[in-house]
Amino acid sequence: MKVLKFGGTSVGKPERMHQVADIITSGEDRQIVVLSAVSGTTNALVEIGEMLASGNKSGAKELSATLKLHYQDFVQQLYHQEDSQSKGNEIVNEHFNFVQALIEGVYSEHAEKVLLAQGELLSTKLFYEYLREIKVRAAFLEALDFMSIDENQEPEIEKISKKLSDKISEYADCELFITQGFICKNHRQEVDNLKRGGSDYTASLIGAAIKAEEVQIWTDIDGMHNNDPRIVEKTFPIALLSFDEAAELSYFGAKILHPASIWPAQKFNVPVRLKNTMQPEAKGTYINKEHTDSDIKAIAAKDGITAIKIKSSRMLLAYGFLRKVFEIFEKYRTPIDLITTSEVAISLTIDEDTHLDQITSELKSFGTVEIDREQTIVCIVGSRVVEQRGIVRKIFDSLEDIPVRMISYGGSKNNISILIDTDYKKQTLDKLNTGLFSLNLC
Ligand SMILES: Nc1ncnc2c1ncn2[C@@H]1O[C@H](COP(=O)(O)OP(=O)(O)O)[C@@H](O)[C@H]1O
Ligand SMILES: N[C@@H](CC(=O)OP(=O)(O)O)C(=O)O
Repeated sequence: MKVLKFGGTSVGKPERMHQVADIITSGEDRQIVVLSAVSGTTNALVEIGEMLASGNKSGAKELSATLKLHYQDFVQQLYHQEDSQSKGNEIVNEHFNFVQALIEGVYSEHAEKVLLAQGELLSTKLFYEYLREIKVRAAFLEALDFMSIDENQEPEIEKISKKLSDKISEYADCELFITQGFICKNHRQEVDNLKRGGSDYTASLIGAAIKAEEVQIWTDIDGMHNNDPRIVEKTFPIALLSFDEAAELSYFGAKILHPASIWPAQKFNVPVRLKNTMQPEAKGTYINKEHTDSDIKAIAAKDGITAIKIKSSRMLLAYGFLRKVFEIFEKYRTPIDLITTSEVAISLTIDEDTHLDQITSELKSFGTVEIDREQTIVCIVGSRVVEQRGIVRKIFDSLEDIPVRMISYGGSKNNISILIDTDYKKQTLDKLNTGLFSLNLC
């Protein structure tokens, strides 16, 4: 069994949904197809939610009406037969009546989650109806019946595995299953989600739960590129990555993959393939456990980073100091990304600054605390990249006059990270692209 996930851009237009149908019907394997919401939908639903949270019901109604018009148009172009079009319109009406009821009701955190779930419910139902129109046999699986997270928002793989296997066995003679990405139930049995971009995570969790032969992530680009193609002009796809390399790249900003989407596949040794829906013949990227060549594979960048420097003469020759500092971050459930220390100072970074004020005020009991916001982590990834001779010189030669705030070397064998001010991000990515990949770029 293979798991194929199609992202928002891959189902973002009626003709793209037709392409998705072509792709899934050309394979010979049994498949679970995971769909995201039509591109732009989740953003619009988030906006409607924000309007409701600030009491702007009329704005929310207006945006919901615009979105509904978009879907009515979508339905017109998706189907060729009248009965499918009227079924499609029924689906659209059902979900937008529901959104309307949420707008009229009392807004809450729970209502927000239910609102955000409408995107994936709409896309999968509309697509399933299209399959029915073109006479492709498939079974519709409700993700809310099997995908669950616990009180710590962690997926319950064993439960997911049991429930999903039971569901699939009800359709012994069916080769194709359609389900929603992103959405799940939480420990209170309420509708919840796996955070933005979470459909990749759904696919990987399903892959792990059913021990799939392969998970395929279909998107709008021909695989993981060596650098961020939204920022750098000349980038190229990477044919092979190890799980570790892919995990580092996704965690540090390669948007093509949700940061959590690698670990379930890695844990259950399910290879992941990244493919382009618009160019299915392109090779894409294959991610598996094999250690690939020791070489620099790619660069990724993560914005929204805050750097914290704690300077304290009490650190000098003291032990237990770092523990006390870490306890403060633990208390406020704030993960630390990079860290460097000297005898009298610690610099570290966080990307979750909800509790920054409390953390800062507690850290002040140790010494002076300096905060720098709007920082970016740039991460250079490759199997055993740190073991390459001359790598650090190459990096710093490429960066010339870019002020580097921190460097993390040796924490992981596969990753060298630097911290820069976000204003220097484009320059840094461009310079590293020419400095580290000049041979591949000609
Ligand atoms: N290193 C990278 N390699 C490939 N794509 C990347 C990389 N970094 C960022 N991206 C962006 O990720 C996008 C695909 O991810 P996403 O928009 O989430 O797709 P989908 O809608 O299919 O879920 C690409 O269009 C590309 O702009
Ligand atoms: N629709 C959700 C989940 C998702 O994964 O979307 P995409 O595959 O388009 O990144 C979101 O926008 O966050």
